[in-house]
Amino acid sequence: MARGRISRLSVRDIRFPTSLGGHGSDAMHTDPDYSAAYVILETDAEDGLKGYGITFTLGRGTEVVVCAVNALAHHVLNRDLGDIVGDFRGFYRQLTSDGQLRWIGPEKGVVHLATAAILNAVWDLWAKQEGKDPRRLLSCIDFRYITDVLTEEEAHEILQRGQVGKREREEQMLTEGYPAYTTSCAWLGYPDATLQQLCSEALKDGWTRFKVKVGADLQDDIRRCQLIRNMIGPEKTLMMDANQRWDVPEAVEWMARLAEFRPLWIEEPTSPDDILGHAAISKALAPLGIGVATGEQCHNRVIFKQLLQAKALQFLQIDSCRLGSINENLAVLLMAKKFDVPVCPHAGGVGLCELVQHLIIFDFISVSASLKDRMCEYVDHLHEHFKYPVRIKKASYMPPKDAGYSTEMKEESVKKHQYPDGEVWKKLLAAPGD
Ligand SMILES: C[C@H](O)[C@@H](O)CC(=O)C(=O)O
Ligand SMILES: [Mg+2]
Repeated sequence: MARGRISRLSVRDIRFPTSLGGHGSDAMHTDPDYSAAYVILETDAEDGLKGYGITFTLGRGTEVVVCAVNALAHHVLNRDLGDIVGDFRGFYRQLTSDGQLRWIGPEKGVVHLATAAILNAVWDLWAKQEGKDPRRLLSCIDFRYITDVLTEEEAHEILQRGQVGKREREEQMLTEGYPAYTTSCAWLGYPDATLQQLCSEALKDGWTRFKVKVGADLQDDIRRCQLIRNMIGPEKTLMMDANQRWDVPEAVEWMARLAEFRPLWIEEPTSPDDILGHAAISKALAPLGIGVATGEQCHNRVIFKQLLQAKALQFLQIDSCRLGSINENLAVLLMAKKFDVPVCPHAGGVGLCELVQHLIIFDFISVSASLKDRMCEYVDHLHEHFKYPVRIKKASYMPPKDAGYSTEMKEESVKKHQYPDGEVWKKLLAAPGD
């Protein structure tokens, strides 16, 4: 039974200066400072539990998301947690359909990121109080705009079928974990020597799947892909990520040149809004054995629906902070199952690995029941700032055992990285040249 009235919502602007080391860089985001709008919910319940939620940003603009969270706060404050989760679908719709705020969305952009941060905090709080209960999950999904491909009844049938063999899959996760791939060796801003060093360390640590950033300069890409393929050998899996850099014909031509390095997928080859463009690229690259992956900048379940309908992607990348939290991600997992498209979540950012591990392990246990062509992204940055960091063993995510959504940061880290008056930023902003 969920307890307490939401008595306080606070939101902080937390930034980590990752751009100083080129961490997280790609062909479009050359200097990201991994950041988050960090929401904390408190209740008047005696248990003293708090809910922590984040949404991921790249530095500048986090203050805009913080504003949007504050603009949504009146929907949450003074609400009873029991009432919220008792009609979670209604609450989701209340947030996403605010009669004034939806004009600056709807269900996309800053206002949707803010929704994700708030709802992630609600899920964290609820899970800490009650543990996870898949039976109630369907009632959290807003099926509006997707019933033409997935009705509530069909979703129910999928979850029912997911009950078969569930215990064995739980056991499998507890012993083996969920397979992961690493992006941390080959950010675009890393010099070749760094790429080589990180790649050889990753190989020693047992990684078998690697992603490399591409898209800014073809000759550069050929050199870096050659380098990484030579290091990992012919058998290991390589993925490429262009972060929306190309036009459609350019994507096809560029990938034809990189095909010799046998990438499993090209990720975000073009604008994330270009559904038919993704379909055209998928069709053109299929004979080369290259799939298209996308999702980290997909606004909402409607875009995912159309990508699936148009056969525009072969690997679907959910994101724990861009969609409207677990509520909307559940809808997407269920649609992916219906279309038989493997889900390989996006996790390149601060805290994304912590959150998305819950979703993908749930997907395996209760929805997809398969590991075929599936893996979850891992980046080796900033986990030390979280109270319940991910655990990776033999290149796999080991299931989190603490209650909640693993969203809570260490208070010390929050204080130091709060923008602009945390210790780290005070020093950086005072440095000459700033
Ligand atoms: C700016 C981010 O680091 C982005 O490059 C992450 C990404 O595309 C991924 O992890 O995939
Ligand atoms: Mg990506």
